[in-house]
Amino acid sequence: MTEKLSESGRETLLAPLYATGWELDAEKDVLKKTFKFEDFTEAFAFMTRAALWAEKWDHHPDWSNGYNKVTVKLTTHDVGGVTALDAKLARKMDQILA
Ligand SMILES: C[C@H](O)[C@H](O)[C@H]1CNC2=NC(N)=NC(=O)C2=N1
Repeated sequence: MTEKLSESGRETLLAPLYATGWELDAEKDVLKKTFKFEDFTEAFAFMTRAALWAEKWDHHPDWSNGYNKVTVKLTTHDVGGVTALDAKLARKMDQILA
């Protein structure tokens, strides 16, 4: 069963994400990042690639797209907070752009 990250788990798994622009909404326990692209098609292509990983891992973002921006929020609804699954999907989203 996936569990909310412990303090040490957060230091290990979330610190690298903060370095790439992810932020933690501590009150809601949600990871958030806004990605900016050249245009809408680039933004949508990113969402398409990320969606395939989300479906493969059965772990899905709460996200919105406005023209060339994609705002992503990651949390694990089943446990009401950030888990290793959220960190994994966040890393993958960053990797898609690398
Ligand atoms: C039934 C299905 O496996 C669950 O609802 C999965 C789907 N995707 C999910 N995504 C996220 N972000 N959190 C969840 O708890 C979650 N649960």
